[in-house]
Amino acid sequence: MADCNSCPSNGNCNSQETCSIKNNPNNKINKIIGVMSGKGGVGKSTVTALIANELNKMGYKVGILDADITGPSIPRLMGVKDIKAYSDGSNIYPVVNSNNIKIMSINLMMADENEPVIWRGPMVGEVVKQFYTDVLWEELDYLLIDMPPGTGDVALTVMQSIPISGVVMVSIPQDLVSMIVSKAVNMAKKMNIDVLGVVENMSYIQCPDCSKKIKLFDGEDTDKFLEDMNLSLLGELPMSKEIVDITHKGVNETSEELDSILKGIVNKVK
Ligand SMILES: Nc1ncnc2c1ncn2[C@@H]1O[C@H](COP(=O)(O)OP(=O)(O)OP(=O)(O)O)[C@@H](O)[C@H]1O
Repeated sequence: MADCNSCPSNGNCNSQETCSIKNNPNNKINKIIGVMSGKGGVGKSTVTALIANELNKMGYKVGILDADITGPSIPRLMGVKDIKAYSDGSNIYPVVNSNNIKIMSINLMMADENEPVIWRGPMVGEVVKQFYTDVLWEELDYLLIDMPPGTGDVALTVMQSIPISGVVMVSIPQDLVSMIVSKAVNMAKKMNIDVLGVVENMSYIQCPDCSKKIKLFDGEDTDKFLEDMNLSLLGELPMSKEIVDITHKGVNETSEELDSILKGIVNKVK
């Protein structure tokens, strides 16, 4: 039976009759945003971490659910090391990072983060569902979901069992990637999930001497891709050493330039 009162989509969906989403009555989550890409390695997790950090800087209460079970990178990106999530048998307590962002990831439950998760799709899907229903997120303005890569089984389970109000698509300016990202866009649309827009990652590099922006990929025109898919551009992120360093040090202070791009993105999705 659907519990509409504790659902972030309450009042915004038309599926009360058929809904099978189980909400945790101890959690009060205002909005759930998925970050998707379709194609692996384009910077989905990095963008999730950057958006979460920016929302947090704006004063919102933020959580990140790492649904990328086989390639979990959120704890590192959020600067979490040597702290584990724990369960008291009824609730799972997320890890809270130094900026007060709540994080749940399979790596926070593994004794050794280098151990692979060798599970079949349905089991991975169950764990992601548990990260939504059993984790004590309490009160959040935004829960960001680092979606599983691709448009397969687990992505489908997430979309069917968590009341996501919209997804941010991450892409890079390359024909092959935009073709695959189009599949993810179409999947979200078929699932009646709003596509909030596209973040073009690795859009350019900037010359440190003359500040000229250099496009690395000779891909199809981004404007054409956006027009064909009827999507809006949320922002363009550079390929930069600052973003590379986040992978090692975790996201925290961002340069004025990166901060202004992120503010632009966040103001369009929040
Ligand atoms: N704008 C950027 N500039 C430089 N490096 C970047 C940028 N965005 C991402 N990267 C690097 O690219 C790699 C992949 O990024 P990330 O893990 O965020 O991608 P992903 O799409 O989540 O991957 P996966 O398919 O594993 O889920 C990382 O090493 C990250 O540091």
